[in-house]
Amino acid sequence: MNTALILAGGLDPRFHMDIPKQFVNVNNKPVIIYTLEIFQNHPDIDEIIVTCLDGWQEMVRVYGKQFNITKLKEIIPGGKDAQESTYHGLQLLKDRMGAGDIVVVHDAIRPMVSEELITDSIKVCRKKGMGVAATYIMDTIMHSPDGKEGYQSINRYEIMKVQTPQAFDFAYIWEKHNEAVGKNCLGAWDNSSMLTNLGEKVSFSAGSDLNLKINRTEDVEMFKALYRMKHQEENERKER
Ligand SMILES: C[C@](O)(CO)[C@H](O)COP(=O)(O)O
Repeated sequence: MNTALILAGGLDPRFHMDIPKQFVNVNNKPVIIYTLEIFQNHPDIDEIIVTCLDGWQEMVRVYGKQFNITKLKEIIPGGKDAQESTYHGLQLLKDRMGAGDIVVVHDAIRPMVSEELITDSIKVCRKKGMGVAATYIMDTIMHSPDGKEGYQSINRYEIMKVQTPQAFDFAYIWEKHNEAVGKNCLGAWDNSSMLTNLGEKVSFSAGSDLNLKINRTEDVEMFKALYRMKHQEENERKER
């Protein structure tokens, strides 16, 4: 069984619109639905669980129905951060999933994720127990605690940009979440960070710069442009 766990529990202070970023409408469809459609259409995904911001569950349910997200099985409350939201999802799944089952964690605000990235994270997970999407960095990276002055350039050839999807063997990630709770190692902003906080190594799968994360208001415009480009290419391919 492969379950997609979509994290939609966050309220981001960097996003200056009156609607949380995961629920913003683009062409009469909320961002989260674009993301859910990709998992709905993926042949290796059996079901979808959403961890959701308080007060928005009904909206996800209604739009899920309208856009025929038939794999959407549960909408549950999110937590304070990605670690806690994931834990809520794993608690729901613990009685029916175990070793060999895969949970694919993904941010609701990454609506440009491709079928290929999901496939690769599952493939690497089957081999190594986890497949965490990551990609290389092309820019210069500097250490700067205040964002005003930089004082150390970091070797970008030793750094990876981590994204979602992040696929994990269920038994492994359930054990690690419980270990983190036992050690009071809480508050990680994603599962890969929780694992490295516990001293674990993270296995990477394919990532992409097109796998946009909507954080700032201008990222919505970027999403519109990328989405238009993707569909234009698909239509051109169909016409050939
Ligand atoms: C999980 C993640 O997408 C990896 O890059 C990222 O940490 C999510 O960050 P956000 O600030 O919760 O959007």
